[in-house]
Amino acid sequence: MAPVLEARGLTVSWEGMGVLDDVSLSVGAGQLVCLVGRSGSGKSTLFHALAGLSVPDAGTVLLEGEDVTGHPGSVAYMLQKDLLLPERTVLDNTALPLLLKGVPKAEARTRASGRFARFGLEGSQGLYPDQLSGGMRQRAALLRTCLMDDPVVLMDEPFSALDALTRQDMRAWLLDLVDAVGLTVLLVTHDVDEAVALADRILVLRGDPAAGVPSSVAGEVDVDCPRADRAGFVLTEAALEVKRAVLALL
Ligand SMILES: Nc1ncnc2c1ncn2[C@@H]1O[C@H](COP(=O)(O)OP(=O)(O)OP(=O)(O)O)[C@@H](O)[C@H]1O
Repeated sequence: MAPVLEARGLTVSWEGMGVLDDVSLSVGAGQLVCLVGRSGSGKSTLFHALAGLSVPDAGTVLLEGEDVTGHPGSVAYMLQKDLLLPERTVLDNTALPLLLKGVPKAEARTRASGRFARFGLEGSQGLYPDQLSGGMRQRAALLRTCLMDDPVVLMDEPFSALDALTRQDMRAWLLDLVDAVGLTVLLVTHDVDEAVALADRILVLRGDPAAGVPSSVAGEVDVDCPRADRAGFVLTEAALEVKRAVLALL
């Protein structure tokens, strides 16, 4: 089966500094792939290129086989910060992408509201973002992203601002959602434990652009554990082996 998202030979530089060199990757339908790399290795730069927000020096981005290199708008992109608009209700924040697509307001609200329960947001429609917990804000931001109905969602460190317990809950919730909705996700984290807990496959980006070494994919590690068994998986010997393999590539 053709991958949903594919990058071939992406090379990106900022103001003459090589950040990515010949990066290729693919994400299959319904997969949750984690990208790990040290701080400054170019993870966000790669996401920008995948989302079409920058034009690479070389290489192509394919979405369901179609060349979308440098074309924003076809890949859903959820940033570290939730970017909810403080003066709008949670319902209107989540309905925003539908409004931007030209869906009438009442219909956009109904469609967004219909997904509130699935995203653990039931009852919060009329609240404002600053009345929500950190986890709820991230779920609202993800609901807004998912309402775009794009074939793949890029998530850049989505849980990094949350406390440890909320982060754990959010991971379990995300795994449920990916299973239930058949979401295809590429998620950046610099937390190897998070990648082991979430991913079907882990890609390791390695390099030090600031020191003159552009990053490339050092390797990938398959995580062979059904999502339903993930809660206990992180404590097993198999999970430790995955973690060791990833750390060896970093
Ligand atoms: N818009 C930009 N203009 C110039 N340089 C940039 C720009 N964005 C990123 N860089 C540089 O590119 C390199 C990679 O940065 P990037 O943010 O992609 O790394 P990262 O792996 O996402 O880091 P972190 O984990 O700390 O968020 C860094 O040296 C950074 O300073």
